[in-house]
Amino acid sequence: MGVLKVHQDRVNEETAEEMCKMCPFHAITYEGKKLEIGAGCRMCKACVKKGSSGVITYEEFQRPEIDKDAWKGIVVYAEWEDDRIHPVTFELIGKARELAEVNRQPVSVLLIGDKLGKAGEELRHYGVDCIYTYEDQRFLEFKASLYANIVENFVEKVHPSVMLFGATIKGRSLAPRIAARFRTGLTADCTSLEMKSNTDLVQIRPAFGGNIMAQINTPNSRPQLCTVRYKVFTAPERNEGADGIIKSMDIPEEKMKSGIEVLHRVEKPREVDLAEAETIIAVGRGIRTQSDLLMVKELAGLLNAQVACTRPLIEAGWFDARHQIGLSGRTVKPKLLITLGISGSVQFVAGMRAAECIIAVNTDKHAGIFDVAHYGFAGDLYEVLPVLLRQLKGGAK
Ligand SMILES: Cc1cc2nc3c(=O)[nH]c(=O)nc-3n(C[C@H](O)[C@H](O)[C@H](O)COP(=O)(O)OP(=O)(O)OC[C@H]3O[C@@H](n4cnc5c(N)ncnc54)[C@H](O)[C@@H]3O)c2cc1C
Repeated sequence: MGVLKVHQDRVNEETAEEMCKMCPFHAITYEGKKLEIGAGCRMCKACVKKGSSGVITYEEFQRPEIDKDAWKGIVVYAEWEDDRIHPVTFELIGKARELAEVNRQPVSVLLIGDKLGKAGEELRHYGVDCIYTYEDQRFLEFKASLYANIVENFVEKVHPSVMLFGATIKGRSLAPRIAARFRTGLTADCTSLEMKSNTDLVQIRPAFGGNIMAQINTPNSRPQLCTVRYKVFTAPERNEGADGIIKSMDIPEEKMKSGIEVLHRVEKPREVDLAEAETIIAVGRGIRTQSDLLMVKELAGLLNAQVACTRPLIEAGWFDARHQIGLSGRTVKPKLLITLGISGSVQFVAGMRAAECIIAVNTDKHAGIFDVAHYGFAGDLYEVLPVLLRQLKGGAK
């Protein structure tokens, strides 16, 4: 990586005009006797290669070689709130253990909060080597800047090679702050992770609307950071034995500064998270009118299911965004998922393919959804649904 540098002392009317004309993206402008490169620049370097010599040069960033041996272990950031460890924490521990085997690295957990005794004890049952705790009454409320100070302190002391965060509201708020403080990379919303023998983490996530799986590396900086969606990895079984060591960390007072003060807290009614639902009925554009959703909701009531949808139904204003499954929505892993009138686009399937049992209803027998479904009805949902409702209600067939 590098930067384009404009040498203004070599710019005159003639070279400026030449440079402006040459840029295929029209990113170079000349105003007030100053040649500038704007946001449209795509770093094609045509100006360096073909322009007047020495007016614009490309300079590589000089990064000192990182000593990878000085950064060890995989650390999972554990979310702890309202007496509950967020379940994504366990999924990340499971994956971290698998990754750690490649280079025999230790797996640890970082826990920040107030009254951590119960959480620390519980985490000892999941095969981690160490649980680092930062415990203080002032951590009761999540304040991003304060928590970032503490994670920063942890990284300075422990030098982890990898840190995994859940792609939750808190994880998404914390991880970029840490990346910025250590000038290291962060890959958001990973769906897969692999470990190389040189401790480089391969961070894999869909890109370009799900059409490719990007493999992202952070070879020149540490720690390597990523966020991972809930329900992507499998949580390990809880061990009977508890072997992780709990290590209470000193909290430097200068790290306790925060520009955020919580004045009061208003509880939001807790909604059932789609990611945690055991049964989901997902609807797509095969549903003709919004009022037809009543039928779907009735079915959901009978099956004790949550109703979800594809993106076009969010765009139509029929649901709020929390109901969307897919690449730009939620990832779900229910025991049963019934899809009604959904074609099975790559973006939708990316969020649901791990469901244990998928039943699809679609009039088009060639629809892509049948490639991932375990059971399929090539038929009209308006014929299938009434029959299903009657049967579930114990009525005539
Ligand atoms: C960057 C990007 C991100 C995206 N993210 C997401 C995402 O997270 N989630 C998402 O869902 N989409 C996402 N999309 C949109 C995605 O590409 C598809 O457009 C969308 O998933 C299609 O939704 P659908 O299956 O409801 O509609 P369609 O593709 O129009 O399919 C409707 C299906 O209903 C069937 N049908 C019609 N009538 C009946 C009937 N009476 N009975 C039974 N079947 C019937 C049809 O045969 C058809 O297969 C994204 C797109 C982009 C570009």
